[in-house]
Amino acid sequence: MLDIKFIRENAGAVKHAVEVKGVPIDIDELLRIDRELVDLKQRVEAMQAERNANAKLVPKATPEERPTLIQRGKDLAEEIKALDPALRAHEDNLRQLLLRVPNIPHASVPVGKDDNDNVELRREGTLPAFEFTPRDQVDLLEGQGWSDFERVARVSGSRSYLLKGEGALLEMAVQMFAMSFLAGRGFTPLSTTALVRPETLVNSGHFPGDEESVYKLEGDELMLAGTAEVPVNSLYAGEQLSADQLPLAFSAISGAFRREAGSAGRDVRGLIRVHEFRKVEQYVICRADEQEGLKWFETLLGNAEAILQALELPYRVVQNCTGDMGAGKVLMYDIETWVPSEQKYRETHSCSYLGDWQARRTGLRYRDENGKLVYAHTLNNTGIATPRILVPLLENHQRADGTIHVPEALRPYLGGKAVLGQP
Ligand SMILES: Nc1ncnc2c1ncn2[C@@H]1O[C@H](COS(=O)(=O)NC(=O)[C@@H](N)CO)[C@@H](O)[C@H]1O
Repeated sequence: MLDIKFIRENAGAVKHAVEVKGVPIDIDELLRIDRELVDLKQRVEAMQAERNANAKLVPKATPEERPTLIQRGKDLAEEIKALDPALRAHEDNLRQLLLRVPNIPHASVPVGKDDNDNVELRREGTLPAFEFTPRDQVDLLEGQGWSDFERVARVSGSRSYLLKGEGALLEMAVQMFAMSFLAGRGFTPLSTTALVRPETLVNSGHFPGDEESVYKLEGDELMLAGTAEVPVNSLYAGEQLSADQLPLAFSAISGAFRREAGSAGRDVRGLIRVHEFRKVEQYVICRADEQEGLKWFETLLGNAEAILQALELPYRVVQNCTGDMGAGKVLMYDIETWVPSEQKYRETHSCSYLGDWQARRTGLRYRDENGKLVYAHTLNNTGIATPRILVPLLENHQRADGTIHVPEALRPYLGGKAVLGQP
């Protein structure tokens, strides 16, 4: 959410953001409602001032004048009360619109419509060259008896998964490695729930807009978040932090639940796109300073790249264009990891800087050095998300006999094994 004063003074820049991000909102309509609300508030304030002035006259008035003055006071009170519904309606209407206003993209963001217009920044790592016909994720898993897609589909329907044996241990090893790695870089480990109150999804910016993606629990004031970003973003909602408490840097592991409503037919096989997965989320709350925000952006990106390098996986970094970055982002890079069976890079991480857009809607403020209350800046990036990352991990590290090479970094979590599976 942007500051209404900023929108009034920078309507052109906001309209440009609306256009290049393809957000369906009419800024002129928003400003009209804003002006009407300001006028209404001024009328009410003038009437209240008149009522206060009138009330002061009563004790000094003569017995003849008093009834008229008292009646005037009552009439004014009625008129003020009569304006209340319009005041409330305008305030609600304005807030609903403000929640939809997109953030201003960073100057470096390429203008584009969708992910086809994202810009590749660089590639890291060497693509595997197999002397044998490589298997895909499902063949590798089933070959080792590490999955049972049919059985779990009977229990949970499509886009479900179940890992068995060393397959299950590998998933947990990857999670533990990421959590330990980030703790080693000073991020406070959190293990959190995905059960959240609906307002936390408004705070994070997922609502309004992403309602279709979220599981709602019938009869409960709770929903299932698709990322730990949601609960962690609201941990300090409404509080006033002090400047010396910042930056807060968390690595939060949680379940993540997504309806994938818009993905019918895509990635229906295997581990790429499932309804429930587990993610280690990097989340930062820092001072309201763009240089500091951009530094943290590089830090979060660097952490994810270091994790992928430790997993010995080839990947590329792409900058998201304006049409593929979402309303709240100032800057966003995706990391895409090489999937041999598809001969293409697939998104495994998403790194975002949101300025104070998320903090404003969350009520996330701190008292700066001058004692002024300001909204913080927030950032997030995937640390690792399983089971999706297992797809490139298994496929890139497969050996001719269907066993899997274990990267050094994971061996401490797998009993020191250098190879997983039976030939
Ligand atoms: N349906 C899904 N199944 C498996 N993994 C998924 C699914 N949706 C997303 N992911 C994984 O979660 C990562 C982050 O998801 S994201 O929506 O792009 N971004 C976020 O959630 C941010 N909070 C950063 O993590 C993706 O890059 C992908 O690796």
